[in-house]
Amino acid sequence: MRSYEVLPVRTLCLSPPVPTPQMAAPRVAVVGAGLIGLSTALRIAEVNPSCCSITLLSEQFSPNTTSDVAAGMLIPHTYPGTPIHVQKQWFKETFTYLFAISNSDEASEAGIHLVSGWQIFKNPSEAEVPFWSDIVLGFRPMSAAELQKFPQHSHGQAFTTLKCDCPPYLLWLEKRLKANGVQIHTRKVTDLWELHREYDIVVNCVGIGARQLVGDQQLFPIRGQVLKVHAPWVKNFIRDGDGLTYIYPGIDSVTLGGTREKESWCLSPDPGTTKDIFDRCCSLEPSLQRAQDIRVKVGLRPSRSCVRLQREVLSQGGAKLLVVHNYGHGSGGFSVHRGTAEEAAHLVGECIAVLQGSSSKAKL
Ligand SMILES: Cc1cc2nc3c(=O)[nH]c(=O)nc-3n(C[C@H](O)[C@H](O)[C@H](O)COP(=O)(O)OP(=O)(O)OC[C@H]3O[C@@H](n4cnc5c(N)ncnc54)[C@H](O)[C@@H]3O)c2cc1C
Ligand SMILES: O=C([O-])CC(=O)C(=O)O
Repeated sequence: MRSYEVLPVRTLCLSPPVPTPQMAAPRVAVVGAGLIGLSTALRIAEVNPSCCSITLLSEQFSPNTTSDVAAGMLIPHTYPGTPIHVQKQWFKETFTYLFAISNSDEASEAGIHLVSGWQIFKNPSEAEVPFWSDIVLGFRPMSAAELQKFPQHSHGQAFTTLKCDCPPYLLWLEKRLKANGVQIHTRKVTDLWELHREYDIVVNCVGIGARQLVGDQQLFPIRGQVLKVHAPWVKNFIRDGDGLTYIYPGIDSVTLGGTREKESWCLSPDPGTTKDIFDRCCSLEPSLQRAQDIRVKVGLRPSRSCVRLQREVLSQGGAKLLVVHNYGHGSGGFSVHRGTAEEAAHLVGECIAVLQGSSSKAKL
């Protein structure tokens, strides 16, 4: 019989663990090659250089993940089960990291760019100043002249944020992993325990796959359908504050959204929904009537009241497997991924320290 021991999440910063001479470098498997698995594996490799070997295992890779479907905008969603100061820290770390990439010669390959625009509201009570207003650039109430563009809306917020063009960013992360010596293999994991002979630490980043892989009933899909269109004249983002309708210009295409269907597992595009999204977006930006090359994408947001960022020990017949979970980013994975990768990498550092402790005890 397997037992599970959940350890409290700690945000304590550890310096990189140094392997003792007696101990072989711990073998770390990161499962999942969406945004969260790739960014977590990269952060582990950066924080723990040469003190562990890292392998990324995944059933699917870009362009076949939920992360490929996303709009990739850095506008946080709120996780009700996580303190706001923690969410703010995750967003700040992510914004700072991507802002530096956007200012480097890697920006176009990584698909990261600044974009300015408006979040608009019909009801003034919805237009509260959000917790992330001092992290994005130049946040301010919209002027009356700007609001003339949106006759159905009475209030709005103007700001500049970052956008990831998702497939290029995922490929860029994959390239960085290979450059850092991370092994990458295609593999579906049916039970984390199956990895216990090959790996010492497993990092679970399987997104909505965690419902099946670890039986997490708190995790549920929120289906999202979006259109990717060619409309290079659209330069500003527009987001209806209700979160349903948005227009997000990227480097090669504009993402038009969207839908939020709780507990729907359907990955097929719905033609009626495509028309509805297109009409809603055209009512905010009439020039989209001339958009071309419309492609429809569907993804399942891995939703939970809070991201599961936690250590766990699996044990069976005296053998143990250390696990770090990092999944459940819902609608906001792009906005917080670097911050949660940072925290997961610290948890992996703690696991390495535990292994070193038990290895030196075994010597005594
Ligand atoms: C329409 C839409 C728009 C979005 N827009 C934004 C946005 O603008 N901004 C934002 O911040 N967020 C946005 N999101 C949310 C964001 O996409 C998610 O939070 C994020 O992509 C989750 O990443 P993930 O790596 O956890 O999951 P995924 O991308 O689903 O990756 C999971 C990985 O795990 C692998 N896997 C699963 N099960 C197993 C298994 N048993 N064994 C091996 N491998 C397995 C999969 O093959 C995959 O590689 C949007 C989402 C959708 C659907
Ligand atoms: O809400 C947005 O602006 C985009 C997004 O994150 C999603 O559709 O999940």
